[in-house]
Amino acid sequence: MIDVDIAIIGSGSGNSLLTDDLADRTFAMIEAGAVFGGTCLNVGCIPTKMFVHVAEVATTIREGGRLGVDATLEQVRFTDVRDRVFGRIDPISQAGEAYRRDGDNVHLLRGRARFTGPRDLEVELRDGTTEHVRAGQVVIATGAYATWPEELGLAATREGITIHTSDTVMRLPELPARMLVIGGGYIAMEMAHVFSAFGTEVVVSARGDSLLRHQDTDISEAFTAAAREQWDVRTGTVVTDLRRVEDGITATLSDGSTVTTDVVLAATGRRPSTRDMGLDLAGVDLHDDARVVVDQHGRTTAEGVWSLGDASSPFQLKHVANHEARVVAHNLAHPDDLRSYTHTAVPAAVFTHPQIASVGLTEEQARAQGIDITIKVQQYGDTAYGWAMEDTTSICKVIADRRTGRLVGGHLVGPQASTLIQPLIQMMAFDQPVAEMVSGQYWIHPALTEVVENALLGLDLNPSEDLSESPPLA
Ligand SMILES: Cc1cc2nc3c(=O)[nH]c(=O)nc-3n(C[C@H](O)[C@H](O)[C@H](O)COP(=O)(O)OP(=O)(O)OC[C@H]3O[C@@H](n4cnc5c(N)ncnc54)[C@H](O)[C@@H]3O)c2cc1C
Ligand SMILES: NC(=O)c1ccc[n+]([C@@H]2O[C@H](COP(=O)([O-])OP(=O)(O)OC[C@H]3O[C@@H](n4cnc5c(N)ncnc54)[C@H](O)[C@@H]3O)[C@@H](O)[C@H]2O)c1
Repeated sequence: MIDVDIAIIGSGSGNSLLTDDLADRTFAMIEAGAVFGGTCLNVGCIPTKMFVHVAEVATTIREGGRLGVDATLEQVRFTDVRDRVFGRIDPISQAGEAYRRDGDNVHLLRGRARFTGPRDLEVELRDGTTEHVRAGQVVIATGAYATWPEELGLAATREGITIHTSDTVMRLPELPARMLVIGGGYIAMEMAHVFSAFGTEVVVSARGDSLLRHQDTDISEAFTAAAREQWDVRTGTVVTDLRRVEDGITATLSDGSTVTTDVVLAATGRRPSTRDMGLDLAGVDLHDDARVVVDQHGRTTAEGVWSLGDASSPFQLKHVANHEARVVAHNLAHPDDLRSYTHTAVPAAVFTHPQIASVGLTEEQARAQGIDITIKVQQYGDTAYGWAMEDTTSICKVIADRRTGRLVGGHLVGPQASTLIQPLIQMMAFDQPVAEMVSGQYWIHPALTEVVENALLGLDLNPSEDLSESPPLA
């Protein structure tokens, strides 16, 4: 039996809970996975964006001719890219694990934890033995795992077909000639972009009528149109059957069409890793979607048990998990001065071609809330740098509350969207009036940020909300 002050289940964002503030506590760090450090580092944000960057380079070469730069892409050396990416990531994961293993105040346990009672844990270690942990406080930071439709799993099992997920697809032994991507969300789109840019023939089967359909409709429609130019996109379909054939795998889709492919990638959502954890024995309640119920301070329904990140958050995003980890780290150290999770103005980006970024409400959500909105859709191509890029499809859409003069949503589809959106996030986070943001500072000419400036200038705001205290630049 190991007796500690704090047990942390999950070494992703949970690994950052060991702050200087808590240097006098003893910890158990429990990690079930084959690798240490969680999703973002090993199979999520970091490797995907290392692949995305290569995809951007390849795409730039392919598209240069449009601007008068003729270049030919010979090949993307997939195995070299893969080995470079994981040759950098794997040592970081291993060093992180070694650091914890050597830590004075930490017991590192490599195995799967489950509750046997309030703050009592049983850990089935990877070497087949079992360890027990009793902790003053427990943090559930177990993240989420990739899921696929049950029917798909049954069909694949029957035929002995491997269904890849984002956990495995980046380590394929070679670049596949053909890939079927199932899903129309974040992971499906980023992977379709990467593999297609690398030279794989990509077919996308998406259930909805458009791709990334949780985005604002204008954004989703613009992206879907751009995606159709790059891949064979079959919207309104689900895969009903998978069969092994002589030259690969044939998938039958619900519209009756078929796709013969080499690799099947399912990207149909990630479910919080909260199953089989004995949470009922600890008194930890779950939402219907398997997320741990937490209050604004990260406390679960069980005394002394906390949760953060994908296990409990409504946002499966690393910047949110990081924020929640900082809040819980503070709260563990300062029980009389609790901080709260802030889930306002949570932005997200999809690293595709074109890129997408969004913050706040979509137009549909703003209308449903009865807000008196003003909207401006600014074409990149109508600003100087967008013109230089000969851009004809990219947009920045801003939505503001006419009455308060505040932004309620911002959405971009186009180059550098994930960077350009930051002033919009800032404005919402600090509750700055649009008028102050747009007129109270310089915007560099002719930078691409003029897309955002011009979008904001195009809003039809109530004049009484104009700046009074800090006058705009003349
Ligand atoms: C392909 C992909 C790309 C992504 N790209 C982005 C991006 O660009 N930007 C972004 O913001 N977000 C991105 N995300 C999401 C982001 O990775 C997650 O939101 C974030 O990593 C969640 O962190 P976490 O600490 O909650 O969970 P994790 O990092 O998943 O950590 C949980 C850990 O708990 C362990 N565990 C689970 N159950 C147990 C148990 N019972 N006992 C012991 N250990 C257990 C797991 O093995 C895991 O290591 C991406 C995700 C994926 C899959
Ligand atoms: N750039 C980023 O920030 C980034 C990148 C990757 C992942 N993520 C995070 O990881 C999460 C998980 O990613 P994801 O792409 O797996 O999930 P997602 O929720 O973004 O997309 C899931 C897709 O699968 C489809 N789907 C669900 N069930 C289905 C079924 N039974 N049959 C057919 N299609 C089905 C949905 O319609 C949707 O298109 C994201 O929501 C996001 O929060 C973020």
